Amino acid sequence: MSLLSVKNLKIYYKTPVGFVKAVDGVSFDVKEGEVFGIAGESGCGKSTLVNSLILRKPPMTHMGGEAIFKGKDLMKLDKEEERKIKYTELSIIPQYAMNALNPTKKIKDIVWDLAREHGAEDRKEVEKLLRERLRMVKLSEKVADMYPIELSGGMRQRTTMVVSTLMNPDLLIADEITSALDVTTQRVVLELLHYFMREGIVKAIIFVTHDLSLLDKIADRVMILYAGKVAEIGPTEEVINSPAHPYTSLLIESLPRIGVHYNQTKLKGIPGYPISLLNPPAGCRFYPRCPYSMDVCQNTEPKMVSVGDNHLAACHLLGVRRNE
Ligand SMILES: Nc1ncnc2c1ncn2[C@@H]1O[C@H](COP(=O)(O)OP(=O)(O)OP(=O)(O)O)[C@@H](O)[C@H]1O
Repeated sequence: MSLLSVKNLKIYYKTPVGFVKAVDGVSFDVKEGEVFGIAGESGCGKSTLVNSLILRKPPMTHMGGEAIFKGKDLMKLDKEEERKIKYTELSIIPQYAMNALNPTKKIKDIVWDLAREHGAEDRKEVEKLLRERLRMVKLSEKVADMYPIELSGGMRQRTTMVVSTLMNPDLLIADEITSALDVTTQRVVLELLHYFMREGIVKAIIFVTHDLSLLDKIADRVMILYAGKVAEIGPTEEVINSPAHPYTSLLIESLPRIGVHYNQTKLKGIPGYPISLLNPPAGCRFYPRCPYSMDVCQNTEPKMVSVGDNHLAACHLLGVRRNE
């Protein structure tokens, strides 16, 4: 069952020189019980996409499309409805959340402010739950009495995760929450997300990262974004083992591998740079960097085509291969 269904969503930034088309006609859904991964290079629109679901503020502008969450269009919620569902039904751990906890308050006070705002009346109950959850994530319950500055980076990240999930949101969105962490702490964070799912604290997770190798470890399905558009979407294993879009292939090939010495074997990167989203090309947005580009790619936008079970990609090559 779909918990979130996004259709043709367009989120632009209004700037003095025009609209930055950061999310431009993106469609996907997130089902109960799954970890849905979103990947792509820096600037492809990952944060804009997830933030637009609940943290929309100017210059971010909704230009079209819908995002139906539990029967309601998130694009049409008023401020009061938005406030109500945040943390209780839909929670985002934003990028740099580790440093987002109010430094002047103890963790238990931060949590109480949040719970009270959402109708909690019994401070003792809220604190009891906080201490229970801190123990669950293998942190000392004394963390409740500490200030954020007293916690190490990894502890702060885990605490943020506890705070974001305290009210058992149906959907948890984690935006690049592992990028500033060492590999051991990264593993702890990934395990914690799985733990939240297993314990029924959250029903589904959207995990955003620029690092495809992390999605291989955690996501059931992945969506690859390129310059504000979906390049490919499908089951993680299939997308990683049999990528259909040239961009996905290059993204996978550019991942560093253990045991490979780059003074002998050159690290494969993606040629060129992402295009400007102020004036994107009319055709395929990957066209200027694609090693397989054809004339048709320049002016005609590729449609999403099925390349497997629940596996779709947007590339003119797929049409050519089919007709061969
Ligand atoms: N406030 C803003 N005003 C104008 N353009 C913006 C604004 N915020 C982001 N953008 C642009 O929107 C596009 C998408 O940015 P976004 O931060 O969503 O990408 P991202 O994939 O999350 O990248 P990163 O991983 O670096 O955060 C980029 O071209 C960015 O420059």
